[in-house]
Amino acid sequence: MSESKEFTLAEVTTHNTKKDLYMVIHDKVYDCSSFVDEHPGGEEVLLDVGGQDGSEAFEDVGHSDEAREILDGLLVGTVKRMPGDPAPKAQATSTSSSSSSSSSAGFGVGLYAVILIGGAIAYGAYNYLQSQQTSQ
Ligand code: HEM
Repeated sequence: MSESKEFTLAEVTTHNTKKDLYMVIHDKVYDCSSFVDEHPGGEEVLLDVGGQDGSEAFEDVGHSDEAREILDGLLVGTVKRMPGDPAPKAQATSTSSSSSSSSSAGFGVGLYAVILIGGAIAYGAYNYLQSQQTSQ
């Protein structure tokens, strides 16, 4: 079994039965067929993410280092991303949530700053013009 083999997501999707069960975790492809019966968390959860990206499900459980070692032994290849494929799950959630929240926060603060500074300048200019007029 070599890690150099590349699978498209479409290929991985076809391995979704108990006897032929692939799973994508962090862009690597694992053949879990031999492990389904041994999984301490039960076969159901593995079958649920069979042929799909199980990164989130795997990480949510907080698997031990031992579990990660078992995972290493099941490695069969890496994911070959094709144009139009969804982005890797774990990264997609972290980058999209952080970038969208930070950019919207940045925009909000920037907008307030522009309004406040613009208002202050307008107020100053108005006062200045008023004082010019009264002094003439
Ligand atoms: C091939 C991938 C996986 C491997 C090698 C694996 C391995 C393990 C191992 C060794 C344990 C025992 C506890 C530990 O050492 O952390 C465990 C527990 C567990 N796993 Fe997985 N797991 C995999 C995928 C998943 C997925 C996708 C789920 C989906 C939710 C899942 C859910 C669970 C749950 C709920 C437990 C806790 C069981 C309990 O404590 O009663 N596992 N897994």
